[in-house]
Amino acid sequence: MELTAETVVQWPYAHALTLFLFATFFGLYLRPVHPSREPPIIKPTIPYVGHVLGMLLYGGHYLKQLGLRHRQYPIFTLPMPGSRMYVVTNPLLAAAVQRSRTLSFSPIIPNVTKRVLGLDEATAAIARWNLDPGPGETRGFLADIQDLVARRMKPGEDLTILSRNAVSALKLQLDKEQTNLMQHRRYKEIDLLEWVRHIVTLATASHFYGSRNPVSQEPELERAFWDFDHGVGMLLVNLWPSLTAPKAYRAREKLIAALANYLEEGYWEEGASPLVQERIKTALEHGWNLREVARSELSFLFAGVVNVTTTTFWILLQIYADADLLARVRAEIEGVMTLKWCDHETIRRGSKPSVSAVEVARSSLGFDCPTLSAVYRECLRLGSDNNSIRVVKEDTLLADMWFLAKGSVVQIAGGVMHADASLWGDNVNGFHPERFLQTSGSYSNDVTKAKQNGFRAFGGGKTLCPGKYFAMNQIQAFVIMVVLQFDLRPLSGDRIRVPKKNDRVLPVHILEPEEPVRARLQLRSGWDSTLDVRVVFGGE
Ligand code: HEM
Repeated sequence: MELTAETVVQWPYAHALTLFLFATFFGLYLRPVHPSREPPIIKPTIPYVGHVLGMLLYGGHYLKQLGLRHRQYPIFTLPMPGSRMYVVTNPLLAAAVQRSRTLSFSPIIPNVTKRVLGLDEATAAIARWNLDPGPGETRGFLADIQDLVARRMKPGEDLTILSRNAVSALKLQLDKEQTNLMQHRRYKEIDLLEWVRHIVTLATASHFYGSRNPVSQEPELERAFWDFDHGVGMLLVNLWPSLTAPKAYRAREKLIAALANYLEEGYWEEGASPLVQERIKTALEHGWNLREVARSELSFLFAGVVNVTTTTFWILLQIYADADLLARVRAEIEGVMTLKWCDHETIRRGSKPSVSAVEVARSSLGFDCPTLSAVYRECLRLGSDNNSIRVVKEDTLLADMWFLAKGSVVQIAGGVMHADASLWGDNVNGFHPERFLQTSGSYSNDVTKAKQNGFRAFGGGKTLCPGKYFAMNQIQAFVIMVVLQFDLRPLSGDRIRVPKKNDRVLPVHILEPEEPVRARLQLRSGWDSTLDVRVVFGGE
């Protein structure tokens, strides 16, 4: 993300205004509750509006610092104008929030998507219908679409095919990069985040929507996609968005027009992935029209691109910034890759037998590269300040202890848990992937229950990210293909520096760096660039 003044100011501004809007929208009026059972109240320094102002000025950083300062409380209450917000900072209590039937994210979704995507009222009404159906009850659109995405992306044959296609699309982009470097120049100066963005955006658009996808057809739509991303906060506020967030608004409408045209022309029926085709059919069955479906698909493209981009950026950066780590990751990959010899036909034509390709296979357990898996998880821990939101549908006694008033908002503060030294150790603020490795050097998925629940990069419970396994496959495969074939060198000095993450924004996705990282991309020295590097998906 280009960190323009506009970007930096917009997100926290959006955050605070959104809270105001949540309050008014849901009619959450402060009313007497059980003083003895209510989570401890943290009063703002400036009465009434202090917390809102804090978020206004400091974005996600405010809530995170508040949580870290009050670590003694597993949950606390923030009085807000016209409302109250409960902030959960304890992993086990977060698990209780996720299990509760009276705390739900669903009531928020139609209103958030209406604002961000610009859905018309009729479609929003469809989205609002039967949000949280009980067993045997008629299912609304949202329940159907969530089930569909979760089913298609869970480990199994569908996920294998999806991952294979996604990685082929990424490989195509990387092959172009490599050919370009081989033919024209030996290196090129890049902004690492921009470079990853370009590859992931084009690859994801093409494997989700096929070769006729509009983003690949019209290069300016790629820029529009990121303009939209940068303005999501202000679109969420939805106060005359064409005036208060003109760039994001225009970008969104441009993308919608192009996606609607793609849908109306029927290109999705030939080229889109089965998952996307089924999403579109489900929306149509629920009474959406194609222009509104285009809005829903923009949100799916968004979900598939932004976190993958930023996570891959941090992983590549951390690996290339540390020569020892780079050597270790490469050695691990090379230890599991298999060499593919040129085929008999080539030999018959007189060529000497030689290696023509290398393959790295993903087994049902993963890539068998423990350091890479540990780096992946550590980058997610450090990069994610994600807050999972729930609305209190009924007065609730959480974990038989804490009274939560109907109509309030609960936030599970992932950023606080990710920075909690009692979970991760005194070196919690640094990048130490070995925390995810056992002493034997093998990858340790998790050590304790609290730690497991305290890893919040993918949220949890009913809103757990359905793309979690797919993201892991894609990102690790992408990193494998890059580190085998490319070197990244600093433009000056002896190593690439890792900037801080910018946490003064609304943490809607993995946080971006405070400043751009420029580096020199070149073919890997000592590597045969004519080798075809393939990542193979066997089974999940
Ligand atoms: C490293 C990559 C990713 C990260 C860190 C990530 C993280 C998240 C988080 C934090 C949430 C909200 C969870 C909550 O509030 O409790 C979410 C939701 C979601 N993610 Fe991901 N995600 C990633 C990749 C993907 C990919 C590749 C897809 C594929 C399209 C995807 C699809 C979704 C969808 C559809 C939702 C909404 C789920 C719902 O509300 O039903 N994500 N993701």
